[in-house]
Amino acid sequence: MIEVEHVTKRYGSALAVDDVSFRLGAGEVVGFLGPNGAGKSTVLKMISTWLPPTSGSLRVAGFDVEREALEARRELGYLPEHNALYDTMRVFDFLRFMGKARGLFGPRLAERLDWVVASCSLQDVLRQRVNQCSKGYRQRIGLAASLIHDPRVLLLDEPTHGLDPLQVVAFRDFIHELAPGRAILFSSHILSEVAAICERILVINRGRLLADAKLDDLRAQAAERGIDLERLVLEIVEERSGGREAALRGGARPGGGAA
Ligand SMILES: Nc1ncnc2c1ncn2[C@@H]1O[C@H](COP(=O)(O)OP(=O)(O)OP(=O)(O)O)[C@@H](O)[C@H]1O
Repeated sequence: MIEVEHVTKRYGSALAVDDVSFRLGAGEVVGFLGPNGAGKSTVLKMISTWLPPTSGSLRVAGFDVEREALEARRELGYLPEHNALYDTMRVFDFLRFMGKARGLFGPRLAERLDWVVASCSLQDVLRQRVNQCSKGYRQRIGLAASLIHDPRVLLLDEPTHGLDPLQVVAFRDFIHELAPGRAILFSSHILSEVAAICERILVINRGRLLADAKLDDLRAQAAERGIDLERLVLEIVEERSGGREAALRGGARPGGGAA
């Protein structure tokens, strides 16, 4: 459902993403883990067709994101890190607008609106203006908008940002409900959050994919060595980033120089 092949992205002379490849199939929920500036949002923006890669190729549900962007977008739901909502619209009007923008109308639009409102627990704020809603609600409104057309591929950039602990638990349950038949990739810089939701993680640092592993395998490795999961992942990042200093420095390498 998501195919990323040898993708590189430069912003001017800065190398933000460096030869990254991975695939996600239907039914997979995968955590995209990395520190600030690691390149997570840049990869998600490229998959979502927002940003062209400098080199490499990306496909969504079989469609090339550059040559078949419209077809790819139909299959995609994307919750950006700073989700831009129409602040002065009422929540229900905003969701209806997003549904229409996705080509929905009549009974199908009504059915999808009912579903996202119930699934994202938005009943209490439907008549409020978006800018009157709390951060947690705004995040849920963004999620509802990204799901309105029932996409098979879901990209969520730091989706739990702004949610309180109860909402985080509800979000986890919701992602599990959504998973069958979909590929879901969500970014975070918190391992425990990713570990609670996913079976597989991709670890990125300084634009490079350092690990693509099943969490059960990582847990088994950690247990074998008598260390916890956080320590193991930190060691992988340090070892593959060229030492602790380089790992902690994070971010892209200016000019794309060697790590
Ligand atoms: N529009 C841009 N122009 C120039 N550099 C950029 C731009 N967007 C991102 N970068 C740089 O590319 C690198 C990767 O950024 P990106 O936002 O993809 O990281 P991230 O892992 O999503 O970080 P965060 O968790 O802080 O959002 C960083 O060094 C960042 O400063």
